[in-house]
Amino acid sequence: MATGLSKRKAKTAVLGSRKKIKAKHLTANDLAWKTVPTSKEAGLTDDFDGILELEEVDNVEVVYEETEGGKIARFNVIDTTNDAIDVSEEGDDEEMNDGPVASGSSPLPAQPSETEVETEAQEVTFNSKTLLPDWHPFNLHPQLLRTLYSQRFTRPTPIQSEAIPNALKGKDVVGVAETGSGKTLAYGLPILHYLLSAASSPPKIPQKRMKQKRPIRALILTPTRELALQVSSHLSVCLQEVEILDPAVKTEDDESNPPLSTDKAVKGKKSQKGKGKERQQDSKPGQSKAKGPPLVSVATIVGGMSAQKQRRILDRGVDVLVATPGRLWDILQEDDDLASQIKTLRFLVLDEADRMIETGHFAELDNILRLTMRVAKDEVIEPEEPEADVSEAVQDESTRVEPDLQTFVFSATLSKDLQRNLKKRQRFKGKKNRKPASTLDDLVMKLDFRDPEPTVIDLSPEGGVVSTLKQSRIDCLSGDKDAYLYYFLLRYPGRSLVFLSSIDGIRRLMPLMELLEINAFPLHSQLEQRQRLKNLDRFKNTANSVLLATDIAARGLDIPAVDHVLHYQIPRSADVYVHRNGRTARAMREGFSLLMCAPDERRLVRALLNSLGRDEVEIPEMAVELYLLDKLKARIQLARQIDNAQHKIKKENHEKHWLREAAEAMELEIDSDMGLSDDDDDAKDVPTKHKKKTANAKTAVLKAELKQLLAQPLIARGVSTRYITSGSRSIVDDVIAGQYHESMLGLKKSQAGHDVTAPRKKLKRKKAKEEFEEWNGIES
Ligand SMILES: Nc1ncnc2c1ncn2[C@@H]1O[C@H](COP(=O)(O)OP(=O)(O)OP(=O)(O)O)[C@@H](O)[C@H]1O
Repeated sequence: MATGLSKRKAKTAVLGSRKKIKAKHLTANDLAWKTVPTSKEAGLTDDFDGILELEEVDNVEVVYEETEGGKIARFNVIDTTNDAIDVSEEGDDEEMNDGPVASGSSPLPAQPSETEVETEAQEVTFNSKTLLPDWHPFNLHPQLLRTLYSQRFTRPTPIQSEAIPNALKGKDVVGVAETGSGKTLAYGLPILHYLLSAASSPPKIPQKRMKQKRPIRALILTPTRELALQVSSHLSVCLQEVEILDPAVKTEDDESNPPLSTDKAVKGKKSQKGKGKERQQDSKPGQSKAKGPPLVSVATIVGGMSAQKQRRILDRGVDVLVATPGRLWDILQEDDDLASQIKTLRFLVLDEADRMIETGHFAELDNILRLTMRVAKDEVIEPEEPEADVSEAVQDESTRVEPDLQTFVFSATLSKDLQRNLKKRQRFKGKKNRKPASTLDDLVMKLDFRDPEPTVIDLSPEGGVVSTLKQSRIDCLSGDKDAYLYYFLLRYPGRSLVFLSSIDGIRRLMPLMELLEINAFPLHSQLEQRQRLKNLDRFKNTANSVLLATDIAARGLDIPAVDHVLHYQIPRSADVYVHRNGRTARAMREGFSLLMCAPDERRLVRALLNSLGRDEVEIPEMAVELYLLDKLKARIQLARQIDNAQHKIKKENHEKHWLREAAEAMELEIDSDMGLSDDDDDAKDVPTKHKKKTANAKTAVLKAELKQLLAQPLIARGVSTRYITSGSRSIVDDVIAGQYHESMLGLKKSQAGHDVTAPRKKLKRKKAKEEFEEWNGIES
């Protein structure tokens, strides 16, 4: 097959090999056609020989491709501007698309146009000095630079600027930075740089050993499944289109970025110069792009998905494993080989570390961390619990010398305790049998920081609040929260993430939302994993939608363009508040959050804000049109009635069904006084056909009533429905300007952040507390 690039190669030679060229594939209609001015010059007669117009186009090469449907022409536009990218003169065909395969799927945020990514990443080597001057000093692997460029990540975020150089130097890093600030790449890029460099450099091990399964080099632990899948996707995107560049083709970046491939290289002790020759010897031209195992592979191990499949993926060998502690520990207990691999990790990452030490996660995390420890046995504090069931062979090897382990700990809300204790750690370590004071201390002890003092980077903003986030609150009765929520969702369409502390709360709200025709999806731990991901995906892909979620969605999830975060129930701690808020206002976008506060929650809100160094009165109140709110209450009331009626019928049916099954299982004869027959009209306590019919009819009437209410426009007080120019609120100007609110007549379209009252003045200045405070908040 004649590919575009093979032809382009020839053309590149004509233009001169150092000429910078960027090639784009366009359709004929998208080309920059110019009209040819005179027909005479074109050799045409006055009537154009029946041709209406002649057009021409520059710098385009036509490439013919054989397809199943016949030969088709492709147009490659060549950009010869100075800042364009070099076209690689080496391998070129479609196999270059076969970048590393990331095992596991994930709800990924929309990536930039694939065509652009392909065109730019697939065929280029890279001049980062010109194109990414802010990234250039990091000397990252060219593949990573290409990805950063194609994703338009033109400069590192502050946490990336600080963490990456330290990590590349081989330091352990503890990073604290606001939500949505790019922490994943802050630890991910150094790991990928190391692995890509190692994969691109010539093998030092004999061919026979190369065929062996690759051991896990990096383990990334996250507290939730969704976050694990997201991290995995994020890293996989960086690995797409990996190619081993032919060392004969020198480009600026390849020359300035000799691969730092081994532990020694990371420490900067050994240069890789001269390795290009060796590389050339063992790969024929074009062979480097042959399909085969990915250069660097990423896999995800999370609960709720087939453990067998995950085991198979592990058996094939992976470089980066992203996992939740629970499932990983389940597999580890039965897999000594995997346990050995964990013992020889090169990188260990705890993402959202503070969350993982909370109840329900800690035991497994603790067991896994124990496997990663490489200190002498007498330095390890004896665990209080009996040893977990891992094979003795693995447990007893704690003193053997392994390659250096680098540890990265990241979160938006890492307790100051943890940071302080990192410094005290050495003292702890020396004292045998000394019990750690807290779970955090315990975690610190278990982490095998190589540095006596790991690099601690704390960029968390004051009060944990991202500068682009507008916070607000509504004080209302518990019973009115549904109405306020409904009001908000109608008043401010967009993508709203509503947090509840309990699954029951979500189960109660979901049918109400459906009846009120709000596009809502649930997300909580009792849903099947497949359903969780599906709902998350639907929420991501629906511009005007609502996600009703528990705090499993509070951390780390990077959902593009969440407009609003609503705290329907008050978060149980200040860090949860910070993380929930962090689902909006990400990557410097604007965001809005609303605390819905009932009278009995005020104390909690005060404590919560106080622990963030803020005063309750500083959070401005949300303006609400009470007149419209009252109208919405009527809809809510009706929706509740319908839901109750439906629920009652469902419950009775369920009980009846269960009784019948139980009777059948015990081989009891079902007689009429058991009331289990649908034909049994005399039964007192069970719904008969007749009863059912009546109940259904009543529900249908209520539903029709609600439908009618929903169809009626909501009209603000003072608006004349007859004449749009009269009434105390004239809406004519808004209508002309296209600013009228579509479902609330008489209100202007506006953003939630613009409808908050000015914050009241602080009563007295409170000093910001240093630590996040936790208390037992509402759970039900
Ligand atoms: N250098 C960059 N420039 C622009 N955007 C970036 C950059 N690095 C990362 N991003 C994007 O910023 C978003 C947030 O990144 P990420 O999810 O890593 O944030 P985070 O700090 O881990 O947030 P959280 O604390 O909520 O987990 C992602 O969509 C990511 O692709």
